[in-house]
Amino acid sequence: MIVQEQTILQASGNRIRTKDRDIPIVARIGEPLVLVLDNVLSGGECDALIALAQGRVRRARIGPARAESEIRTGSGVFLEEGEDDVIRRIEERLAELMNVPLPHAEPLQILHYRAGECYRPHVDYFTSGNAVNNRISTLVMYLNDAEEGGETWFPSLRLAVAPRKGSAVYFEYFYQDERLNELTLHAGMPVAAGEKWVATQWMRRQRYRQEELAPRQEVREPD
Ligand SMILES: O=C(O)CCC(=O)C(=O)O
Ligand SMILES: [Fe+2]
Repeated sequence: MIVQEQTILQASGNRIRTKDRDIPIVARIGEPLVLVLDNVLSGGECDALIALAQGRVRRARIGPARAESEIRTGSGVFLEEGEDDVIRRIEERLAELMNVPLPHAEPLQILHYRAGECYRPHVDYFTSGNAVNNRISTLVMYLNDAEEGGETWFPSLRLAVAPRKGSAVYFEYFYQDERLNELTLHAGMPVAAGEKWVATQWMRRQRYRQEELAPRQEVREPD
């Protein structure tokens, strides 16, 4: 008998209802669980996130040396946790949607890709042996309609998700079977025309946010 592994997000119907939003499931892969979701953010929320990040995004730097990397050629910024009312409301919705307590959430990351920029194939979890409190799930939200290109591409699953404002792709990699986790390999394809903005929410296995505001370690890029 083939037994499916437990998933973090239990989505049985065609939509997920959070306290403040009705989120249709547009497409699904069962194992590893991958969901394409509509209507995760309103148009106004997408615009607000871009406005918050604009002027703060920095060229991607990856790894301990913080070298400019060819792995990701776009720019990014981590927003402050609960930075304003819009962020706080979005963060609460995402924790409910992803079925993980809010204190396990990393700060929201905003990425900006210009034409020609991309994010090469990678997994979002840390693969170094001593990865404590690793990442367990990801939600990539599209903040604008990229004119051409810029799909999120899962080569092992042969799945491409086109960026559409307000929609998102969810995936998780908390499986016993390491091969299932590895299948979540993904890339941001080069933007062919126009630009692309995304917000990424990563969840951790355990609490990540401090209870009170204390200096925190810088968030690391995946290995
Ligand atoms: O830009 C994309 O489509 C993917 C982004 C991504 O992989 C990430 O933020 O980890
Ligand atoms: Fe990623």
